[in-house]
Amino acid sequence: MIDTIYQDDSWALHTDLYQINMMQTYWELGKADLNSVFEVYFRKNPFENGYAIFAGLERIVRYMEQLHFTESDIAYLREVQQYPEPFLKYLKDFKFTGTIRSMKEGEVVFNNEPLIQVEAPLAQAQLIETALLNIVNYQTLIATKAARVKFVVQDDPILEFGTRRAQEMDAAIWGTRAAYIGGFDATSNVRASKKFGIPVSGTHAHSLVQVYRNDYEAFKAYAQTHQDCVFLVDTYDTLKSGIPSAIRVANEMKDQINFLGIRIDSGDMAYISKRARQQLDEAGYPDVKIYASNDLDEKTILNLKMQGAKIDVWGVGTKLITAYDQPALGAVYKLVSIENEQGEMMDSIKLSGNAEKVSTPGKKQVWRITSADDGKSEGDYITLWGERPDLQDELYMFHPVHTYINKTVKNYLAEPLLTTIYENGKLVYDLPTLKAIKSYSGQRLHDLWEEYKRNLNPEPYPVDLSEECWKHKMKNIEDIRKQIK
Ligand SMILES: Nc1ncnc2c1ncn2[C@@H]1O[C@H](COP(=O)(O)OP(=O)(O)OP(=O)(O)O)[C@@H](O)[C@H]1O
Ligand SMILES: O=P(O)(O)OC[C@H]1O[C@H](OP(=O)(O)OP(=O)(O)O)[C@H](O)[C@@H]1O
Ligand SMILES: O=C(O)c1cccnc1
Repeated sequence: MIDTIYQDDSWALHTDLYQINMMQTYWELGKADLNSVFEVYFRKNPFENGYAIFAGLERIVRYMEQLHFTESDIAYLREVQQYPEPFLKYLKDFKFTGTIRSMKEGEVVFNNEPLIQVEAPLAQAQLIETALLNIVNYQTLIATKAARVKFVVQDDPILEFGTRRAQEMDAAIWGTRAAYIGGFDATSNVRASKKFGIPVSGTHAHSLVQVYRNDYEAFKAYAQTHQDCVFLVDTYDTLKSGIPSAIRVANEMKDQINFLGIRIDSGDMAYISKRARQQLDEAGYPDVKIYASNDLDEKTILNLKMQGAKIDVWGVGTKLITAYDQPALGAVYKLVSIENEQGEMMDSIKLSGNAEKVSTPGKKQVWRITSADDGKSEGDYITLWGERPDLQDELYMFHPVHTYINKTVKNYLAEPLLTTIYENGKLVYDLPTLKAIKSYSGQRLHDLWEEYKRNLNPEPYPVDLSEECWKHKMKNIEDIRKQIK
């Protein structure tokens, strides 16, 4: 980590104060080591989309791998927060010994299903909540937004241009990685390329043209110093000066450069791109690509395509990297089971007046049910841990709230989605390469019916509870009601 104040700065304090306060309570009253199970899920798919793309696992592993309190962390907690010395000693020796199961990065996921499950001594599970949510909430949001853009551009290249507008430096770096998982082809961020091996790509800014005060001079200068050229043509007048200057420089430089494209960054991009295409074609440059940028998102891109815009490459910044139209995913981390004093696991529920918001108690697994004939998705099926829908001949699937919506599925495959990442504190999962994650995500989206994938008003994908899981939930609700009476 780049920090100039503390040489030993760590992520252990990247948590909310209340987590450490609760840890102290648990530790002082002998509950710190009770086994607990927490699950991460979100309640509503972002952007009114039909699904989300899960991202953030690699960063969670990096966080977990270095999770310990350093000298300066402990000194801070002693001096500023004045925690008692024996508790500080416990923190100093802190080591994560739990089990973490997670969706694979790039997985297509849905609302109300566990994405991550932490089974760990209570105080440990509590400490990591904030960082896990921080990571998953942002990265999943950006990967999903990227998938929405990918849906409308189809096979056109899309470039991530958002660093300058991102919510600070970390968001730019991990956001562009998430965008790559979700379908972007390259980033303008050089460090992200170095760190993750994402292809890097770029044109030039208006400042270059302003420096030379003239399109032709600026493009000529760039062409004399670069082989691959994409000229930004809209600084003064796109059609009268920008494109003619780009063509003039290309004619003069001939084979000395690869005249790859022009970029338009303002104006009516449907009209201008059509006129630009015409000018380039007439000048003998039918293969030169037209790049467009300027506050683009999936809605504007779809609209531009509908208008017949002649745009080949899309640069997307602000609206992707800031998740402009929905800046928070709202994933939560809820306790689903906790050991009692007798050493038995007691499942736990959170009630709400809104049926959709009542949590589902117990440690669970998520199964993706697909047709054995064509591999297409039937729905996700949440079971209590230990149930084996993969060994059954048929599956009764029903909506967990509107139970009259139901179906019986035969000849299916049931694939468990929560994979073990940490087992008793030890990393047991081989992190895939970023390329593999991206291609996995594409494959998983391919397996989803088109009706769930459209950007506007998608069909709700079934996320069902097994009968056992559903009955268990109802019993928990009843028990709590009796207790309250
Ligand atoms: N034909 C079009 N149909 C729909 N939206 C378009 C079309 N052409 C451009 N846009 C979008 O309209 C918005 C125009 O924004 P804005 O008014 O800031 O741009 P501008 O005035 O052309 O350029 P500048 O960035 O120099 O202010 C941008 O989001 C752009 O992507
Ligand atoms: O519009 P976005 O989707 O956020 O894409 C990134 C924007 O960043 C640049 O503009 P900026 O005005 O910052 O710099 P410039 O002088 O190079 O145009 C670029 O020209 C894009 O318009
Ligand atoms: O390379 C580009 O064209 C670029 C990079 C960052 C932001 N806007 C454009």
